[in-house]
Amino acid sequence: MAGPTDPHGRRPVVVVDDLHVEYRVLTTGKRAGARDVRGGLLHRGRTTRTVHALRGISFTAYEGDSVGVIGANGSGKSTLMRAIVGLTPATRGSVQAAGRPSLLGVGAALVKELSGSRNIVLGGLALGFSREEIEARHDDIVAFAGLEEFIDLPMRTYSSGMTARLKFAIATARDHDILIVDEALAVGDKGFRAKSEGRIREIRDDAGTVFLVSHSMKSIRDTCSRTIWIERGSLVMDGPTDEVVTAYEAR
Ligand SMILES: Nc1ncnc2c1ncn2[C@@H]1O[C@H](COP(=O)(O)OP(=O)(O)OP(=O)(O)O)[C@@H](O)[C@H]1O
Repeated sequence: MAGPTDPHGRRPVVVVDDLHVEYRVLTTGKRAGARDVRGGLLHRGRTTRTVHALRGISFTAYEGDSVGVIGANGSGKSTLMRAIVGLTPATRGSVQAAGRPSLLGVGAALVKELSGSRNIVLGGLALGFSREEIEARHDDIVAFAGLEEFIDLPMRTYSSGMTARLKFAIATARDHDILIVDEALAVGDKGFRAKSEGRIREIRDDAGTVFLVSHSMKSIRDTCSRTIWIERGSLVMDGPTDEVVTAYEAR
């Protein structure tokens, strides 16, 4: 990680330097088959292709930053977030983070057949809480999710918005140094969206650093002080949210 602070006294928490990510994908189908035959490969109908998802991204995020991440479908936003968390390896370049970035989500730990309450315990354990810590936070999580009447029902009876609210409430019950929220706000209704944006601001004000990936320019404007715009794996713009979103909307 770079020195303790930059010349303005801000502490860098995520440094992304010339980051490249390539995926190797197995393609199938007629066209792939034809290429294979010409190429003389044994696996007829299958060939590999390389998708260059990130092409040399560089930026530094500081303590207390809330960074919006915008760009068209497939531009590389989720890949960048997964690389920051360490789930996707860099093909070239590097990502350094002070602290452990968390990708918002406890989805994998939850079980649909169990009640909301039981899932709070499972999600809490997955986040590293002890049973006592979960017990102490249980009622706040239920209240934040607005699921008081439904918390003893199996999660499979919840609407997608109710499930998303519960996941968000569980995941943000823990303090995060670096929190990455990838489109989680898109599923909730208007009231919940405002509430969750408020919680993101609280985390940021607590000197945490938040990345918010969203196609909602309203969420980005309401939540983020700074925004980076990615297109086809390259950084188009990085600056104050208002400037970047205005340019993005005029593209
Ligand atoms: N696991 C994967 N294997 C192969 N290719 C992938 C994989 N994940 C993403 N890609 C490709 O990498 C590129 C960037 O995808 P990514 O999901 O990062 O975009 P995104 O900006 O998050 O898109 P969206 O706004 O639609 O969520 C796309 O071309 C996509 O097809």
